[in-house]
Amino acid sequence: MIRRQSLSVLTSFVGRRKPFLFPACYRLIKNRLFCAPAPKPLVAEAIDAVTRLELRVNRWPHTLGLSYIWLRDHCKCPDCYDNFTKQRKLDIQKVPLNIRPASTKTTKEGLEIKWPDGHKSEYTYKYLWQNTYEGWNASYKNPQRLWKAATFPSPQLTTVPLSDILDPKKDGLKRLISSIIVHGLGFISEVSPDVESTRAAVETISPVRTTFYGTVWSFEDNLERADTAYTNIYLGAHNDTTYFTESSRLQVFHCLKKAPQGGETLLVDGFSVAEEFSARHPEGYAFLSSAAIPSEYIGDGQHMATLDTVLKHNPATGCLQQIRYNIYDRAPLSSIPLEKIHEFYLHMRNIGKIVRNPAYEYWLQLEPGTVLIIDNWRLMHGRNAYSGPRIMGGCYISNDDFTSKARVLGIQIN
Ligand SMILES: C[N+](C)(C)CCCC[C@H](N)C(=O)O
Ligand SMILES: O=C(O)CCC(=O)C(=O)O
Ligand SMILES: [Fe+2]
Repeated sequence: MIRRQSLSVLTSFVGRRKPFLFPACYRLIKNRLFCAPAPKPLVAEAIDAVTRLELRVNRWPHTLGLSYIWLRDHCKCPDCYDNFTKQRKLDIQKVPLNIRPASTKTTKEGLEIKWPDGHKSEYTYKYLWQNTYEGWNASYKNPQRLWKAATFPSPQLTTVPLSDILDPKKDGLKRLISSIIVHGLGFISEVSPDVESTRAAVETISPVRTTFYGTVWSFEDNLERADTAYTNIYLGAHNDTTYFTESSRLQVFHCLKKAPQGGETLLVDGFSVAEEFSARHPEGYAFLSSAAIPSEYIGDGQHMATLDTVLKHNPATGCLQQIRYNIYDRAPLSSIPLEKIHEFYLHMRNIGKIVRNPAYEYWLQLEPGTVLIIDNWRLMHGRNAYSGPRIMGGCYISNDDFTSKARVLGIQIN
């Protein structure tokens, strides 16, 4: 009873968010072409609007409303913030909820506030714009370019030679990470086809994620693990490690030995699939965004299991953040009540039809020497059946390690 209630509450919550923010994100991508602001002399004005401060800066597209308690909380003086550890020191219990400034001033550098107890705070305009909900959302540009088979990005956009990553004068790593963010994948060329060279190339991004598969793994048709990856059969497009509470963010493949026949790699842009699914089956999109389904891995002394939705969204922006589509690793369906079972199968079949539509399937043969890195939260992968010996190497990287590296390099990531 409780379960059923919570499911319907979630479904209606998602239903209210229609059209699932895809259209909004697209407008933002397009807007990028039109909003290169010409630098003007800075003019700023702050108006005390009783419940908040209205800050107008002529370079901004609109006035920014600032809450007084937010401003007090974000004071960056050494008493309130440790600039070395980048951690907060101010105890918000000591700030009255209805605090208001004694005086405010706009200068060339930024906003200055004097509080009733004599405390002074200063903020740059850029900081205020970038760190408030209204400012951040107004300037957020979704960097992703979704693709289908016909628009798969060219190797010039996605391939970076290892020598460009290792040479500090070239911005190889930045290009590689940008490609993974924009297209969902990137290639590193000039890597020797062995496990240790693969590790060294990938570790230019971050340490690899250790799982029960090991750190850097290689697999072939020998059932060394209880998983069909370790056979030579066809594997349809899927996301990996849906049975982990946090699926691995990046998945690396390096073909160490090519099969004499077959074994081609399949890639599908899961966000393109989700876009079409949302347009054709909005109720299915809402269902798979709210109904959690269980996944598992049993074998090799493990019983990994977790429960989560197929489509996951950024909790603040509502934009699609992750697709978890793996029909092989679904556990017994104990999380869906009887009256929703039919709907579940209907929606899974409908999204599955788009996943299998050849218009979305890009097939390629991986070659020894070129490492493929995919964003496993966005792209699905699969492989063709093969015969003869074949060895595939690779590893996983966690979301935190990948996104941290992107931020350190100054690359915008959600
Ligand atoms: C990549 N490696 C061969 C180590 C493991 C493959 C795991 C495949 C599993 N069914 C999943 O989707 O997670
Ligand atoms: O054999 C392949 O190319 C990929 C198999 C697979 O899906 C995996 O290892 O995750
Ligand atoms: Fe896989």
